[in-house]
Amino acid sequence: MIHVTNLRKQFKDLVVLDGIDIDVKQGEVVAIIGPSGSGKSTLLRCLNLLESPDTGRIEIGQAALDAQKYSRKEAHHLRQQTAMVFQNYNLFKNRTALQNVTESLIITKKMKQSEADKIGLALLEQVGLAHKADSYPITLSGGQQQRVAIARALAVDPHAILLDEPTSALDPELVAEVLQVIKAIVEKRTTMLIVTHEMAFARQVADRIIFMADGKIVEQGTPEEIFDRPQNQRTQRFLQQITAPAAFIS
Ligand SMILES: Nc1ncnc2c1ncn2[C@@H]1O[C@H](COP(=O)(O)OP(=O)(O)OP(=O)(O)O)[C@@H](O)[C@H]1O
Repeated sequence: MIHVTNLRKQFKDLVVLDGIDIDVKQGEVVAIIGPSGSGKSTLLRCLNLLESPDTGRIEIGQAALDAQKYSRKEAHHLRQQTAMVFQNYNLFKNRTALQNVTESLIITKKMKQSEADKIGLALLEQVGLAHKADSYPITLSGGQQQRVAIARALAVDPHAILLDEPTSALDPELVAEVLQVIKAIVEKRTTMLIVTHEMAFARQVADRIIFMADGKIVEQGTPEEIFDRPQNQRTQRFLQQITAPAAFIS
Protein backbone atom coordinates (compact mmCIF):
# COMPACT_ATOMS: atom_id res chain seq x y z
CA MET A 1 0.00 0.00 0.00
CA ILE A 2 0.92 3.63 -0.44
CA HIS A 3 -0.30 6.13 2.12
CA VAL A 4 0.64 9.77 1.60
CA THR A 5 -0.51 12.53 3.92
CA ASN A 6 -0.39 16.28 3.36
CA LEU A 7 2.61 16.22 1.02
CA ARG A 8 3.94 19.66 0.14
CA LYS A 9 6.73 20.76 -2.17
CA GLN A 10 7.80 24.20 -3.24
CA PHE A 11 10.49 25.27 -5.73
CA LYS A 12 11.43 28.77 -4.52
CA ASP A 13 8.10 30.66 -4.62
CA LEU A 14 6.32 28.09 -6.74
CA VAL A 15 4.06 25.76 -4.78
CA VAL A 16 4.10 22.52 -6.80
CA LEU A 17 2.49 20.10 -4.34
CA ASP A 18 -0.09 21.75 -2.16
CA GLY A 19 -1.17 19.19 0.43
CA ILE A 20 -1.49 15.87 -1.39
CA ASP A 21 -3.24 12.93 0.29
CA ILE A 22 -3.18 9.59 -1.51
CA ASP A 23 -4.07 6.03 -0.56
CA VAL A 24 -3.24 3.22 -2.94
CA LYS A 25 -4.16 -0.33 -2.04
CA GLN A 26 -1.92 -3.32 -2.68
CA GLY A 27 -2.33 -4.33 -6.33
CA GLU A 28 -4.20 -1.17 -7.28
CA VAL A 29 -3.32 0.67 -10.50
CA VAL A 30 -3.75 4.42 -10.27
CA ALA A 31 -3.30 6.80 -13.21
CA ILE A 32 -2.50 10.44 -12.49
CA ILE A 33 -3.63 12.87 -15.16
CA GLY A 34 -3.75 16.65 -15.38
CA PRO A 35 -2.47 19.70 -17.21
CA SER A 36 1.22 20.31 -17.81
CA GLY A 37 2.89 21.76 -14.73
CA SER A 38 0.27 20.51 -12.29
CA GLY A 39 2.88 18.63 -10.23
CA LYS A 40 2.32 15.04 -11.40
CA SER A 41 5.99 14.17 -12.00
CA THR A 42 7.10 15.99 -8.87
CA LEU A 43 4.65 13.90 -6.87
CA LEU A 44 6.17 10.65 -8.16
CA ARG A 45 9.69 12.00 -7.66
CA CYS A 46 8.89 12.91 -4.04
CA LEU A 47 7.65 9.38 -3.34
CA ASN A 48 11.11 7.94 -3.97
CA LEU A 49 12.92 11.04 -2.71
CA LEU A 50 14.39 12.04 -6.09
CA GLU A 51 12.96 15.34 -4.90
CA SER A 52 12.80 16.12 -1.19
CA PRO A 53 9.30 16.95 -0.09
CA ASP A 54 9.06 19.92 2.30
CA THR A 55 6.46 18.46 4.63
CA GLY A 56 4.15 15.49 4.84
CA ARG A 57 4.31 11.81 5.57
CA ILE A 58 4.99 8.97 3.13
CA GLU A 59 4.30 5.31 3.84
CA ILE A 60 5.05 2.72 1.17
CA GLY A 61 5.04 -1.00 1.91
CA GLN A 62 7.20 -1.54 4.98
CA ALA A 63 8.74 1.95 4.98
CA ALA A 64 7.51 5.23 6.41
CA LEU A 65 8.99 8.66 6.89
CA ASP A 66 8.17 12.16 7.93
CA ALA A 67 9.41 14.60 5.24
CA GLN A 68 10.65 17.13 7.79
CA LYS A 69 12.82 14.75 9.74
CA TYR A 70 14.16 11.45 8.50
CA SER A 71 17.35 9.45 8.76
CA ARG A 72 19.46 8.14 5.88
CA LYS A 73 18.38 4.66 6.84
CA GLU A 74 14.70 5.58 6.58
CA ALA A 75 15.32 7.23 3.19
CA HIS A 76 17.17 4.16 1.91
CA HIS A 77 14.39 1.89 3.11
CA LEU A 78 11.70 4.04 1.46
CA ARG A 79 13.60 4.14 -1.86
CA GLN A 80 13.82 0.36 -1.85
CA GLN A 81 10.03 0.07 -1.86
CA THR A 82 9.58 1.52 -5.35
CA ALA A 83 11.11 1.33 -8.80
CA MET A 84 10.73 4.16 -11.23
CA VAL A 85 10.27 4.08 -14.99
CA PHE A 86 11.26 7.43 -16.51
CA GLN A 87 10.11 9.20 -19.63
CA ASN A 88 13.60 8.94 -21.15
CA TYR A 89 14.37 5.34 -20.06
CA ASN A 90 17.57 6.35 -18.17
CA LEU A 91 19.46 3.20 -19.16
CA PHE A 92 23.21 2.90 -18.68
CA LYS A 93 24.51 3.43 -22.21
CA ASN A 94 27.71 1.43 -21.70
CA ARG A 95 25.88 -1.65 -20.44
CA THR A 96 23.91 -4.23 -22.37
CA ALA A 97 20.17 -4.70 -21.96
CA LEU A 98 20.81 -7.65 -19.63
CA GLN A 99 23.42 -5.77 -17.59
CA ASN A 100 20.98 -2.89 -17.18
CA VAL A 101 18.38 -5.28 -15.77
CA THR A 102 20.76 -7.22 -13.50
CA GLU A 103 22.70 -4.22 -12.11
CA SER A 104 20.45 -3.74 -9.08
CA LEU A 105 20.29 -7.47 -8.38
CA ILE A 106 24.09 -7.71 -8.22
CA ILE A 107 24.79 -4.39 -6.47
CA THR A 108 21.81 -3.97 -4.14
CA LYS A 109 20.67 -7.54 -3.64
CA LYS A 110 24.22 -8.97 -3.72
CA MET A 111 23.11 -11.76 -6.01
CA LYS A 112 25.58 -14.01 -7.84
CA GLN A 113 26.10 -13.12 -11.51
CA SER A 114 24.67 -16.43 -12.78
CA GLU A 115 21.55 -16.14 -10.63
CA ALA A 116 21.04 -12.48 -11.61
CA ASP A 117 21.47 -13.34 -15.31
CA LYS A 118 18.81 -16.04 -15.04
CA ILE A 119 16.30 -13.62 -13.51
CA GLY A 120 17.33 -10.85 -15.92
CA LEU A 121 16.80 -13.06 -18.95
CA ALA A 122 13.39 -14.18 -17.71
CA LEU A 123 12.40 -10.52 -17.27
CA LEU A 124 13.66 -9.60 -20.74
CA GLU A 125 11.64 -12.54 -22.05
CA GLN A 126 8.60 -11.11 -20.25
CA VAL A 127 8.98 -7.81 -22.13
CA GLY A 128 9.69 -9.64 -25.41
CA LEU A 129 13.38 -8.78 -25.56
CA ALA A 130 15.33 -11.90 -24.58
CA HIS A 131 16.89 -11.88 -28.05
CA LYS A 132 18.31 -8.38 -27.36
CA ALA A 133 19.99 -9.30 -24.05
CA ASP A 134 23.48 -8.52 -25.35
CA SER A 135 22.50 -5.35 -27.23
CA TYR A 136 23.53 -1.90 -26.07
CA PRO A 137 20.81 0.76 -25.63
CA ILE A 138 22.00 2.79 -28.61
CA THR A 139 21.15 -0.10 -30.93
CA LEU A 140 17.60 -0.41 -29.54
CA SER A 141 14.52 1.58 -30.53
CA GLY A 142 12.94 3.90 -27.96
CA GLY A 143 10.18 1.37 -27.39
CA GLN A 144 12.70 -1.41 -26.80
CA GLN A 145 14.73 0.77 -24.43
CA GLN A 146 11.61 1.54 -22.43
CA ARG A 147 10.79 -2.18 -22.27
CA VAL A 148 14.29 -2.84 -20.89
CA ALA A 149 13.66 -0.08 -18.33
CA ILE A 150 10.41 -1.79 -17.31
CA ALA A 151 12.23 -5.14 -16.94
CA ARG A 152 14.82 -3.34 -14.78
CA ALA A 153 12.06 -1.91 -12.59
CA LEU A 154 10.53 -5.34 -12.13
CA ALA A 155 13.91 -6.89 -11.25
CA VAL A 156 14.01 -5.50 -7.73
CA ASP A 157 10.52 -6.85 -7.06
CA PRO A 158 9.40 -3.49 -5.67
CA HIS A 159 6.35 -2.89 -3.56
CA ALA A 160 5.14 -0.43 -6.21
CA ILE A 161 6.22 0.72 -9.65
CA LEU A 162 6.12 4.43 -10.41
CA LEU A 163 5.86 5.23 -14.12
CA ASP A 164 6.45 8.82 -15.16
CA GLU A 165 4.97 9.40 -18.63
CA PRO A 166 6.46 6.15 -19.91
CA THR A 167 5.42 6.69 -23.52
CA SER A 168 5.70 10.43 -24.01
CA ALA A 169 9.24 10.37 -25.47
CA LEU A 170 8.34 7.68 -28.00
CA ASP A 171 7.51 8.00 -31.66
CA PRO A 172 3.79 7.30 -32.08
CA GLU A 173 4.34 3.92 -33.76
CA LEU A 174 6.33 2.68 -30.72
CA VAL A 175 3.80 3.65 -28.06
CA ALA A 176 1.58 0.57 -28.45
CA GLU A 177 4.35 -1.97 -27.71
CA VAL A 178 5.21 -0.25 -24.42
CA LEU A 179 1.57 0.12 -23.40
CA GLN A 180 1.11 -3.58 -24.15
CA VAL A 181 3.97 -4.51 -21.81
CA ILE A 182 2.55 -2.27 -19.06
CA LYS A 183 -0.87 -3.84 -19.54
CA ALA A 184 0.66 -7.29 -19.07
CA ILE A 185 2.21 -6.17 -15.75
CA VAL A 186 -1.10 -4.65 -14.68
CA GLU A 187 -2.68 -8.08 -15.14
CA LYS A 188 -0.26 -9.47 -12.56
CA ARG A 189 -1.69 -6.96 -10.07
CA THR A 190 1.50 -5.07 -9.33
CA THR A 191 0.77 -1.85 -7.46
CA MET A 192 1.35 1.01 -9.89
CA LEU A 193 1.17 4.77 -10.03
CA ILE A 194 1.30 5.97 -13.63
CA VAL A 195 1.56 9.59 -14.72
CA THR A 196 0.23 9.61 -18.25
CA HIS A 197 -1.17 11.71 -21.04
CA GLU A 198 -2.56 8.57 -22.73
CA MET A 199 -6.19 8.84 -21.68
CA ALA A 200 -7.41 5.78 -23.60
CA PHE A 201 -4.72 3.71 -21.91
CA ALA A 202 -5.51 5.16 -18.47
CA ARG A 203 -9.15 4.27 -18.97
CA GLN A 204 -8.25 0.70 -19.94
CA VAL A 205 -5.71 -0.17 -17.25
CA ALA A 206 -6.36 1.97 -14.20
CA ASP A 207 -8.61 1.05 -11.30
CA ARG A 208 -8.66 4.70 -10.33
CA ILE A 209 -7.90 8.02 -11.97
CA ILE A 210 -6.56 11.00 -10.04
CA PHE A 211 -6.94 14.39 -11.69
CA MET A 212 -4.40 16.96 -10.49
CA ALA A 213 -4.24 20.69 -11.15
CA ASP A 214 -2.09 23.37 -9.51
CA GLY A 215 -0.48 20.94 -7.09
CA LYS A 216 -3.78 19.64 -5.72
CA ILE A 217 -5.89 16.57 -6.27
CA VAL A 218 -9.00 18.08 -7.76
CA GLU A 219 -11.01 14.92 -8.29
CA GLN A 220 -10.56 11.17 -8.26
CA GLY A 221 -12.68 8.16 -9.10
CA THR A 222 -13.07 5.18 -11.36
CA PRO A 223 -12.24 5.71 -15.05
CA GLU A 224 -15.98 5.83 -15.78
CA GLU A 225 -16.58 8.46 -13.10
CA ILE A 226 -13.73 10.70 -14.24
CA PHE A 227 -13.96 10.29 -18.01
CA ASP A 228 -17.73 9.95 -18.41
CA ARG A 229 -19.13 11.92 -15.48
CA PRO A 230 -16.48 14.36 -14.19
CA GLN A 231 -17.95 16.48 -11.39
CA ASN A 232 -15.41 19.27 -11.14
CA GLN A 233 -15.32 22.04 -13.75
CA ARG A 234 -11.53 21.90 -14.04
CA THR A 235 -11.66 18.20 -14.82
CA GLN A 236 -14.42 18.83 -17.35
CA ARG A 237 -12.45 21.61 -19.02
CA PHE A 238 -9.25 19.58 -19.15
CA LEU A 239 -10.96 16.57 -20.68
CA GLN A 240 -12.81 18.73 -23.19
CA GLN A 241 -9.57 20.41 -24.25
CA ILE A 242 -7.60 17.24 -24.76
CA THR A 243 -10.35 15.60 -26.78
CA ALA A 244 -11.11 18.71 -28.88
CA PRO A 245 -9.55 19.00 -32.34
CA ALA A 246 -6.24 20.89 -32.06
CA ALA A 247 -7.60 23.99 -33.80
CA PHE A 248 -10.16 24.48 -31.03
CA ILE A 249 -7.80 24.20 -28.08
CA SER A 250 -7.41 27.62 -26.54
N1 LIG B 1 13.69 20.88 -10.09
C1 LIG B 1 12.83 21.88 -10.32
N2 LIG B 1 13.16 23.15 -10.05
C2 LIG B 1 12.30 24.18 -10.26
N3 LIG B 1 11.03 24.01 -10.73
C3 LIG B 1 10.65 22.76 -11.01
C4 LIG B 1 11.53 21.63 -10.82
N4 LIG B 1 10.84 20.51 -11.19
C5 LIG B 1 9.62 20.91 -11.59
N5 LIG B 1 9.50 22.25 -11.49
C6 LIG B 1 8.30 23.04 -11.81
O1 LIG B 1 7.24 22.50 -11.05
C7 LIG B 1 6.03 22.54 -11.80
C8 LIG B 1 5.43 21.16 -11.85
O2 LIG B 1 6.27 20.33 -12.64
P1 LIG B 1 5.94 18.81 -12.90
O3 LIG B 1 6.98 18.30 -13.85
O4 LIG B 1 5.78 18.10 -11.61
O5 LIG B 1 4.53 18.91 -13.62
P2 LIG B 1 3.75 17.84 -14.48
O6 LIG B 1 2.32 17.92 -14.06
O7 LIG B 1 4.42 16.53 -14.38
O8 LIG B 1 3.90 18.44 -15.96
P3 LIG B 1 4.04 17.70 -17.39
O9 LIG B 1 2.74 17.02 -17.66
O10 LIG B 1 4.32 18.81 -18.35
O11 LIG B 1 5.21 16.75 -17.26
C9 LIG B 1 6.38 23.11 -13.16
O12 LIG B 1 6.07 24.48 -13.16
C10 LIG B 1 7.87 22.89 -13.26
O13 LIG B 1 8.48 23.86 -14.08
